[in-house]
Amino acid sequence: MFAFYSLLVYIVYALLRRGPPPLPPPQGPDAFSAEPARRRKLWPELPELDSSSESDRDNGTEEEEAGPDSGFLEDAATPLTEFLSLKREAAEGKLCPADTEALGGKLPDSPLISVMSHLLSFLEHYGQMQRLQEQAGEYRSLLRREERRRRKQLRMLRRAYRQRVQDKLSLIESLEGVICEQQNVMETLHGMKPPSACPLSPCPPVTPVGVHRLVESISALQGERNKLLEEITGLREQLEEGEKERQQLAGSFGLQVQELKQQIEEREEELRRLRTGMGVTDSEKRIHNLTVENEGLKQSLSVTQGLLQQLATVSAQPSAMLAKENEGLRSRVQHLETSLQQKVEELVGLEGQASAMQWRKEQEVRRLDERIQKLQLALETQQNRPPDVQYVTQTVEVESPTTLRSLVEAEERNRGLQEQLCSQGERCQRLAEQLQGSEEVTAGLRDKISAYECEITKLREELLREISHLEAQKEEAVKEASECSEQHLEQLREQLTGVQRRLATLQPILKGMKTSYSSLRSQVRDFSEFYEAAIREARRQMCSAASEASEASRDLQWKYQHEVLLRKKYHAHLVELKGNIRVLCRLKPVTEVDQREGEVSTAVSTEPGSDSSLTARYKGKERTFELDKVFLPEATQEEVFLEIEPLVLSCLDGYNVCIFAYGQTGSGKTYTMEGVPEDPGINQRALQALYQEMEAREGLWKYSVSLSVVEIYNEVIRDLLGKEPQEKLDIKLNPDGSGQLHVPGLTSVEVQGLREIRKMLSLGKRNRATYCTNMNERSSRSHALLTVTITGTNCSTGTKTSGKLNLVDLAGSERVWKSGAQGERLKEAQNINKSLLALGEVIQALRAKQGHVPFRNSKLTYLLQDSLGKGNKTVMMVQISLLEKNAGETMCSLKFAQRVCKVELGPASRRIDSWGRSEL
Ligand SMILES: Nc1ncnc2c1ncn2[C@@H]1O[C@H](COP(=O)(O)OP(=O)(O)OP(=O)(O)O)[C@@H](O)[C@H]1O
Repeated sequence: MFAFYSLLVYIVYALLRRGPPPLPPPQGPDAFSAEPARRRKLWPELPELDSSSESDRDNGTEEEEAGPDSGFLEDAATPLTEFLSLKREAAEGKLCPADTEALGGKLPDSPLISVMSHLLSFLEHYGQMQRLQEQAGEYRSLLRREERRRRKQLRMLRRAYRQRVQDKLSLIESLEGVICEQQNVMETLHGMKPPSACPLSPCPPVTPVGVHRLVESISALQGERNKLLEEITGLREQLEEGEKERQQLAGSFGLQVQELKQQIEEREEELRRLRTGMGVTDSEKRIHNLTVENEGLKQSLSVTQGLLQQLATVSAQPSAMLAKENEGLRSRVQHLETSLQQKVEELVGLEGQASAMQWRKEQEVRRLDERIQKLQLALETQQNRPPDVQYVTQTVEVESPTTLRSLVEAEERNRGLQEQLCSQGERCQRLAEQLQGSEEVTAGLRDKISAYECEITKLREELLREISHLEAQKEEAVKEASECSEQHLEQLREQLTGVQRRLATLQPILKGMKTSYSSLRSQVRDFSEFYEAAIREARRQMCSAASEASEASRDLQWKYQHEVLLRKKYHAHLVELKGNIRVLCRLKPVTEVDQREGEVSTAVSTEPGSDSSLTARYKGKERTFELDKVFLPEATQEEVFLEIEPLVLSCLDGYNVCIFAYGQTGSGKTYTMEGVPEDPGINQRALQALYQEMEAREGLWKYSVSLSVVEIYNEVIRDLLGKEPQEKLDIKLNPDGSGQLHVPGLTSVEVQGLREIRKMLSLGKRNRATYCTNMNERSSRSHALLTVTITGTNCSTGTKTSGKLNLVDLAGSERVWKSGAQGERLKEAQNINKSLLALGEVIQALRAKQGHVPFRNSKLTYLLQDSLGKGNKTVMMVQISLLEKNAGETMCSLKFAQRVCKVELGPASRRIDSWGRSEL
């Protein structure tokens, strides 16, 4: 399994290292061969393309032209293929157990094989693409070479043709010259014109035979000339043909190039898709390709449909035009008919008017006639009455005056009647005149009517003519339109059949595509199911592997714990054998401040092979010191802590441990014990390690941790965690009768976690007295004592342990004259030195195994009595400076360290209750 993953990682790394392949060089037509199988599926009607690509392959170009990239891919793929085949064989049980073991013991999971198979197929595809690109480049260059060769040939041919034409033309010219000369001679012979000088040849003798010969020669020359001309025409035709051929070739080349370009673009597109779709599976890519082709086909289908629609509209167009024309004609005819109707109506109106007038006139004439007749009758009647009048007159003459009067009256009446008659006659005359006038009007009207009628007839004829003309036009138009539409329809039908044929050819492709698409879809669906199943299986296997691993890890954990306990036991033995007081020395590096001040010369050197000895030089004398461990200036805080970690952790087992940093002021004591926020020192790391160990022992032991921080400043104990840090505290014997010391009123905080501890430590640091001296700009002017008391209870046995860890950052020893201390600072320095002296004395006494150890000489030694005495573990971290200017202090510190080194505290002892048993 490991080998498998390594291989996979190698391939991925190799791919990433190589980056994306360079863009393909100009490609040739062999891009067709990139995916022959797919093309064969999609374009079965193009077998020649496939065959060409096949022939290319047969020629062995594929094998020969494998470039560096494909070689690299093959390099990458070959072991993978071998590995997979081996795995498969192993899975089928063909492989011997040794081989199976060589493969990593376990057989790979099926999803992994499938994933690798996909990767393989991708690699194969990738390699194939590379090869195809190279082949394309090759083919393209071949094509270019061929084109150049053909052009050259063509140029040469053209030149040769031109040369030949030139020759022939010059020959014709010369022949023409000869002909012209002969003609001149002939003309001269015939006496048409005097012989003209011919520069080409002298005139032949003028005889009839000569003339005949000349004529013959002229005709022969003319025949030759004609032949030459024919030849020239042939040559010209050849030239034209050659030109045509060239153009055709150029056109075909252009087409080929165009086609190739298209193919190249297609290939590039495909390549791009391949490149971008590195993570996409082959089936998805195929689906994508098919979808794109499907889209193209759909588009062509829609185009065809559009064409069909267009055809339908085009076929509908002539009939629409005809209908339109028809409509126009119809409206025109209607217009003419309405105008005719109007005219007819007008005519009828006029006729009506005329007849009405005539009737009226006739009526009037009739009335007048009647009146005239009446009047004539009346006149006649009057004229027929004279005898009466005469009678009356006679009677008047005879009879009386009355009768006379009546006669007169009758005469008057007669006169009146005559007048009336006259007037009637006049009137009659007038009426006759009127009648005549009206008869004239009537005649005029009649003329008008007849004119109207003529006009109407004319209009009617015109209309009929026009209608017939229009109908003829209409027929013609209809005929024309039908012919045109038929032609159009024919064309459209042809197009339609073409389209249908194309559709028919496309249909199986589309069908095939659809089936392949659906099969691909189902494959993809199946693949996703298969993939999910594979993932499920892989998860299940992972879970089982994880559970196996967790069981194994539990086992390992148990073993580890056991080992740790053993290691601790042996370490404790070792420490006991070594002695329970250990002296470590840390060299402070030359700081930037020192460099700025120009203090770079050192007085301390270490031996390359040894990590426990160093040599100090002072006043020309060198002295070598042997200590438990020397930390070089470049040693890290972690390295320092790792050295004392076991001692620290032994507190949990009930040991009292004291770690104190000793050294001149500014030598790095506080740095080593407290550290800096970004790189904490022993204090924080010790507490962290204790908590980690407590967590690891959870369930076995129960621990409680309490913390107190004191400072001894000017021989006064101060509680740095108390509410009143300035309050003086004292050291007393514990009233519980255990004989141990205790500080009444000292704040001991039971802490639950590291965060609380950090808070307490920062509070203590804030409350600690520090001032600036010549030696250190933030010098600790007191001894700081961090005491961690850990009481533990064994959950199964009930054994109780109590361990104490004292982490002491001593105040810096200093030479008063050098530090420039005065007043309060001087007093501080004196107290510091006094307490350090007391510490020296205590160690001296311990070393001398004196019965009395002067612990009470200083508050520091008194307070550390529990941790410095017999049966305790002590670590002194001596801090020294490398610089020559501090060589005196360095020598003092090292001498003190050497003294401590010789102290024997005896075997360390655990603080366990009376019923407890040792656990180690
Ligand atoms: N190993 C070291 N690596 C880097 N810097 C250090 C190292 N040791 C000490 N220093 C730097 O030297 C300076 C003095 O160190 P520090 O205050 O720890 O000295 P000190 O011995 O505690 O002095 P004092 O006794 O006066 O308190 C500090 O700025 C500290 O960061």
